[in-house]
Amino acid sequence: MIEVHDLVKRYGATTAVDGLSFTVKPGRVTGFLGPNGAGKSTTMRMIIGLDRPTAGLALINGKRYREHKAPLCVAGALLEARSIHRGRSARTHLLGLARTHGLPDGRVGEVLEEAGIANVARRRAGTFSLGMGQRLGIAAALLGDPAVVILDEPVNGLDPDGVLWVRTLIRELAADGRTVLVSSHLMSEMAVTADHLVIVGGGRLLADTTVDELIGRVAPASVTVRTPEAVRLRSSLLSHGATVSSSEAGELSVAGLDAPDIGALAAAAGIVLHELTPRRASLEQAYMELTR
Ligand SMILES: Nc1ncnc2c1ncn2[C@@H]1O[C@H](COP(=O)(O)OP(=O)(O)OP(=O)(O)O)[C@@H](O)[C@H]1O
Repeated sequence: MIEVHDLVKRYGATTAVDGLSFTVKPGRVTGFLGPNGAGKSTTMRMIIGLDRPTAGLALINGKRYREHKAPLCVAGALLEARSIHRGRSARTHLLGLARTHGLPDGRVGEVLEEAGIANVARRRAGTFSLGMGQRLGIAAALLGDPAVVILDEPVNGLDPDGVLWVRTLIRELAADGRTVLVSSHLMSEMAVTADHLVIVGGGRLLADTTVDELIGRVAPASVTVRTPEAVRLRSSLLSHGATVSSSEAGELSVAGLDAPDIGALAAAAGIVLHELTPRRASLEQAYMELTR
């Protein structure tokens, strides 16, 4: 579990993180979203002990990252702009990490395999593409088999195979009962991978909620109905408490009743329907609305 309490980070006159509090629970994927400069990377860096908070506290399983005896085995992180020695091979880089953390050398082969870079393990990391570098960063994050995994923009630079791999990996890590915090700019990616969302803007918390709740909150679900008897159906729907609007003849947009209820009402009144389509805002629309 990750707990962030009243976290503040100032860089001179810039307040990157401004009193942020949230909890990331195990067993689910928490998406960390926000516009550029919202403070996501800074928050992740403070959680993993790479930046010192100006005020407040970030705890992993009840302790600061650095207070853990074997931090790499408690939390693994992929953060932007990783410092990998460009002249070292992927294997040497991971071996160095493993040995300084008392992990067996054999673990390196396992994570190289898991990250799909075993075939390039002896190549210098400096020659890696952005996507291969991401895979190496994720391999390093998984090295200590940590219960908490923090990934900053993991699909950045990955090809479609890589995106699918990260998506599956993230879901599996959560299904294993791990705590997973993932930042991304790609709403479509978050919509399919995240269970829970923490959304920040200007260093402050904008929402701490589920994907479904956020979409419902920002843009309530509606149902599009087409019928040759729009006037009759409209009055029947209104008398059952629905909100009805119409943008063209024969088409109604209905809120407050779901599609099965509308279908049953129409059937009871002997009204023919040509279309009955539930509509839901996309996560992207909900996010744009929230961060406007
Ligand atoms: N080392 C630093 N020195 C000065 N300002 C910084 C530093 N790191 C971050 N900032 C500033 O803090 C703010 C938050 O940056 P941060 O990188 O945490 O945002 P982000 O949400 O991760 O953005 P992005 O999605 O673009 O990566 C920005 O205004 C950024 O310019």
